[in-house]
Amino acid sequence: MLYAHTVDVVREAEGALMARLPEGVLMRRAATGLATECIRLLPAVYGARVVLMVGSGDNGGDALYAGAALARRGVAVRALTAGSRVHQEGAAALRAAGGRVRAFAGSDADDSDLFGADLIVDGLVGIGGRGGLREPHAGLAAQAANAPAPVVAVDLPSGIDADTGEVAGYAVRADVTVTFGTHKPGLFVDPGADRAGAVRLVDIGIGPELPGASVLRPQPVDIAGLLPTPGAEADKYRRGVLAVRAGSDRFRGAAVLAVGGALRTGVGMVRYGGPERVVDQVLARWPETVAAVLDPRQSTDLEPGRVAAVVVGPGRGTDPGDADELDAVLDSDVPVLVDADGLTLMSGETGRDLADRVRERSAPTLLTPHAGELARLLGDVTREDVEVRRLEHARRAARSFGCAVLLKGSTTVIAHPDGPSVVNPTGTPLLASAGTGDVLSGAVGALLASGVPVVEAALCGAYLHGRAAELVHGGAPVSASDLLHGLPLALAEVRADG
Ligand SMILES: NC(=O)C1=CN([C@@H]2O[C@H](COP(=O)(O)OP(=O)(O)OC[C@H]3O[C@@H](n4cnc5c(N)ncnc54)[C@H](O)[C@@H]3O)[C@@H](O)[C@H]2O)[C@@H](O)CC1
Ligand SMILES: [K+]
Repeated sequence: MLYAHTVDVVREAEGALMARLPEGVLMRRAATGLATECIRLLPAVYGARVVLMVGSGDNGGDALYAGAALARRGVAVRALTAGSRVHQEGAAALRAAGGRVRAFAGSDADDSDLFGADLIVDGLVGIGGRGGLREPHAGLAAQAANAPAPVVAVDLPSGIDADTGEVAGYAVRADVTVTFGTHKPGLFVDPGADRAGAVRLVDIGIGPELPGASVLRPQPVDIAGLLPTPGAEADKYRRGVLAVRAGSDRFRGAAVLAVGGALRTGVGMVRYGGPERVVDQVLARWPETVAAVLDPRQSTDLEPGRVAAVVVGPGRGTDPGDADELDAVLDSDVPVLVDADGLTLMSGETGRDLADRVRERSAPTLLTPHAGELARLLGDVTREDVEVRRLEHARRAARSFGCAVLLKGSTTVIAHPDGPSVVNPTGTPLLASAGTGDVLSGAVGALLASGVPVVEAALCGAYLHGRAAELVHGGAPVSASDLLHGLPLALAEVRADG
């Protein structure tokens, strides 16, 4: 599991450690780690040309000390400073080691040092950065982006918000980010994560000072440890029965995809209930389903003991009868996943009663909105607000509805009123196509029915779903049906890694 901590927490931990150590020790540790990573990226060390982009704070200081270490190894190091101040001791150390320091001349002409560099180090701003990059920082960063050399970001790419991943203006796009002490949440969540490239963590000794993480990012081995493994005693009931209340005469495919997502993730039995034509279609594709024609207002297959979890909403409709069905499902005492039309029913004035129903539940509930649905659920923000500050809005919804929330999109995040948020590392932009959410709801529903706790089920389902998309066509476009072929590949890979 990878851990991330917010800026306030990092500063407190660093302060506690610094109080016990001689001045400058932490920065030297950071700079040594940074220099080591730079050396790994250089084709040859002696005679290589490295350009440092240096802002006025300690982030620039890290870059300057790392530059000094590189210069001592025979690298030609040039520092271009932006802003009114520069870290004096760092600049002196670089000069003493044979490097050069000068102010960035401005964007009017191409800087020949930048264009001739083998490696560019971004030390403009780190955790002290606020908002998009100002001038002359933005101009310098833009020139670096046009230069051919790879870019290494110091602590985080300058211009991304360390806590949220928000990019409010111009931001550096790094090939590698060398971060210190702990990851920053903005390195895990888009749009920031997309700017960070490969992230390397350098230990500077603050670990013992850090409290529990604010954000977690699981690794394959973590997923393997969370997935249920049916024992020798397993039978279909003990493995879990999932009820799927998805699809309608208008959207029959949603039922087929949700049932498929569940079956391909693994569950004892899927009970499908819906209109006759949908039942026929589900049975034609998945004959192993126990399917029954069901009036949405009846909830007879939710009697205690008959199902272990319910998925409700994908393609189901938003008529009053569908609201009654959702109400009845929320009345059950098993884990419930609400998606798509179920979320629409919960939104706005008319959805208040259903939202209260969610709040009153004692069994776990998971809402799986995309950004637009989450904006409607919250009521006072736009889809764009949600997209740029995904963690914050997922957490807000989790607190507001008192349940788990899985926010789909460029980075899938999972929030719960208690405990850290989780960020899913897998997936591809190609997943943004019709029906993929239906597959996800079935996959997560299967895990809920198998007895996996709600946050873990959401996380494992999202992980497998994202990995299925990556594996199935090796980067070619993926349809929702293709994901059903990818899920077994993803499961096999996770089990092999674990
Ligand atoms: N605090 C510590 O103990 C350690 C800090 N370290 C480094 O120090 C960094 C934090 O240093 P600072 O607190 O000095 O802050 P930064 O160096 O991250 O940024 C602060 C400076 O950037 C300017 N600035 C802020 N937003 C800007 C924007 N949008 N455009 C242009 N300029 C902007 C500020 O005016 C200020 O001069 C960390 O990210 C890390 O790289 C490391 O050396 C490890 C130890
Ligand atoms: K930086």
